[in-house]
Amino acid sequence: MIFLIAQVIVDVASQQTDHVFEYLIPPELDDVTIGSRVVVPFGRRKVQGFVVNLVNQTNYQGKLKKLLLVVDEQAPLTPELVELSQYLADNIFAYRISILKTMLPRVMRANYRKIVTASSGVDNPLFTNGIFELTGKEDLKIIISLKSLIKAGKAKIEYLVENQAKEKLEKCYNLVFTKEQYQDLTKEIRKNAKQQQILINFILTNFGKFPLRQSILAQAGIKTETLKNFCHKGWLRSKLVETYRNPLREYENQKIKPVNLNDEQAAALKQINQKIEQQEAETFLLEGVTGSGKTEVYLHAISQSLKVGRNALMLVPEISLTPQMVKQVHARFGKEVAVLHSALSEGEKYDEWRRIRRGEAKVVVGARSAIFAPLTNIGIIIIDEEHESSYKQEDTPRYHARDVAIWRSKYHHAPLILGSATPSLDSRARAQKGRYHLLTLKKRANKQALPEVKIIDLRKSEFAGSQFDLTSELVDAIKTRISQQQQVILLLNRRGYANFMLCRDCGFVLECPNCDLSLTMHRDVGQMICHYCGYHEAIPNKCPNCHSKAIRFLGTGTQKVESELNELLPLAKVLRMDVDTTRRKGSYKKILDAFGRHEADILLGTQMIAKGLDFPNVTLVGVINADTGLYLPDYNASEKTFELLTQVSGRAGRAEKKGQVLIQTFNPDHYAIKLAQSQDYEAFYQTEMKIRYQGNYPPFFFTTLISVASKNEQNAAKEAFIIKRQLMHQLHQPTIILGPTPSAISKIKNLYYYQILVKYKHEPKLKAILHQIQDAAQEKKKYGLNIYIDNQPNRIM
Ligand SMILES: Nc1ncnc2c1ncn2[C@@H]1O[C@H](COP(=O)(O)OP(=O)(O)OP(=O)(O)O)[C@@H](O)[C@H]1O
Ligand SMILES: [Zn+2]
Ligand SMILES: [Zn+2]
Repeated sequence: MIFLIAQVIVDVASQQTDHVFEYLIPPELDDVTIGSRVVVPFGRRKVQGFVVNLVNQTNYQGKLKKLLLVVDEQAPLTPELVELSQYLADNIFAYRISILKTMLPRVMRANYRKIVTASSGVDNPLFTNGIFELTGKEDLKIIISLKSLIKAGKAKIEYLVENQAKEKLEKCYNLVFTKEQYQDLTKEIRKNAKQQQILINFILTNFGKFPLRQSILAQAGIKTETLKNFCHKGWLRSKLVETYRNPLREYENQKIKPVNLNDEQAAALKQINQKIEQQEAETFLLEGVTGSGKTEVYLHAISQSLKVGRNALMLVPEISLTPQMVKQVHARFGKEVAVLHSALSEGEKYDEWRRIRRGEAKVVVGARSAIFAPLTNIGIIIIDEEHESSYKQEDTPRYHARDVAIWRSKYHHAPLILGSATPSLDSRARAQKGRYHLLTLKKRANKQALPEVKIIDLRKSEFAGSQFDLTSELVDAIKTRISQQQQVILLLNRRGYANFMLCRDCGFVLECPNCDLSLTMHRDVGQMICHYCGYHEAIPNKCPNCHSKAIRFLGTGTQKVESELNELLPLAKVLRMDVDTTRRKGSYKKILDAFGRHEADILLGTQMIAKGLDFPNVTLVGVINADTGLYLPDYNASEKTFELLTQVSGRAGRAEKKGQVLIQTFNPDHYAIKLAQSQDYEAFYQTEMKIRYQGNYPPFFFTTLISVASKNEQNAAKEAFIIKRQLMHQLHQPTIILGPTPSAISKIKNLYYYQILVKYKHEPKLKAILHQIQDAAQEKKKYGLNIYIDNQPNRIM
């Protein structure tokens, strides 16, 4: 079927709209398909866009313009993803263009340039090689002279759309003679030309294997110089071919045998496999205690999917996308695996993504955004650690990977596994209602009991050093473990050295000038840093307010505890893992690998060490302060605390040696801490559900958060009231509208935030109203008002 018109979603930032624009398909671009990336004229400019439909008729009255370019040989988006973008735009209040762009590797986003080109013969010092690049920062004088040149027809404005995606190229060598002819050439090579001898012999023994790539020849010990020399003599011919940057190179040739599943694992797998074979969508909630071997169940399910000729998609949280996990999957499925996560370079991501798009990878493992992998023929989808809040994107488009997974599972008629030792209350409640199929693993795979957890009451304890961070009991336990050559994990959910500077004379607390937050001391870099906006200034030695020298630095962070440990246990080797030590690419892996090789006794870190890690030699886990998250003004503070403590406890005693956990807290009687002590998820679920019921919170109510941000506090508040009135007018009982109130952190990066929370059970009109608000928001941007709509937010504070 030949189509005449392409419907395109265009990439115009200032004019965001879900309006579809139509363009004629010129005959030379008839390879355009749904999902193609195209360049189109838009006003005076050229912009990138995505084709979402092909048609033959239009209602448009004017004259349609033509497509200018189809960017890629193969359309980057599959028809499935185009359809998914429509579903998401309807449900998460984001524009389709921002969703479509999120689905692709960053390098496929267009780079727009605006330039002024001089007409031929015009010689003006403003131009370099006839071009003036407009950055928007030019001063008025320059603008005026450019304008007059343009007016006089001596220059014109051009808009360029550049593709940032670059393939990596590699030299590939072809033979040019017959084997006999190469045989003859051996005589022409001097005896002392060793490298040439090696190459000619290599050619003769590997004759049938050519053409060969440079990297392969290098592995065989052949020097680039020698190859060049042969090309020069006309004995070989080289050409550039496309190659993949391979992030899994180091895992090649590692094999791990699949283990035999225990009874519980086998029973769970059987249910899943049935759905894989019958090609039926069903969501399983795999609730398995820490160390119960959920990963093994996932890997078997992936095998099953491959066995029936279908592909597999597995998501793991960014922070637990550990080398361990990747290694395991790669060892099992080898070259069929593609990984997608933020530790890869942009080029690597692009290449992994292309392998998937071309059908060369059958198993995809990745973090949140990998849920948009252009994998076709999906037979199973897995979300590990499904409770992780990082599966919800915090910026627009605010999608939840779990919801996307459910949609794709239905599209492909494939089962979905949500796995966790501490499922989100939402998911567990859905399983209760029968919407998800609950599967449980109650025992650890190593047949050991869960580690014993002891609570240390910080109000009544003796501390080990001069500081109030480490109790003697915890330090003694660490000493014992280290003396037995075992390893320790310590959790402290705060980075930096001290949380704030307080003046004892005037009570001044040093805060960020842009945000409503105190600055954290980072002693290693000598700075006070804002953890929200990155603002920093030198550590003061007197109060900036009253100049008193009586200032104190209070609270604790990973840096401070690290130096305390070095003082108290001078022989112990400590690795610290937090945002500060893992900023560089690959550092995360380096730290974990070193710890795995037992190059350190203690791994001290923020919540990034709490989940998913599987180190057999770790027998002690210590939590330095269990209370940091407990009193956040949010309905799910208890859930997050229970989850963190249970997960980190689960890192102890995962192999033969029995594990021990010590939790330091000021709130030993809090139910979240007590139930984490018994690691009793089911009891926590029951207790927490009652509290949620009483407070009208999720999962009994759905929530939508609307925030208004502005540099002017009053404007933000005023707009929030206008929105509230609009909602009140159209929504009815039992829907609850709370606010507007200033957000818990009311000022971030110089913007004031006001919010409204809508809690509802069934509110069919809400979606339409929110879409109205969203459309109006576009207009209000001009007045410095930013309106955000977050459907089912992670946080409502
Ligand atoms: N059937 C089995 N027999 C023996 N060992 C097993 C079996 N299944 C898994 N294991 C081992 O048990 C350990 C824990 O497994 P795994 O890491 O999959 O746990 P998990 O359920 O994902 O736990 P967590 O939720 O804490 O991440 C691993 O070292 C794994 O190799
Ligand atoms: Zn002071
Ligand atoms: Zn700040």
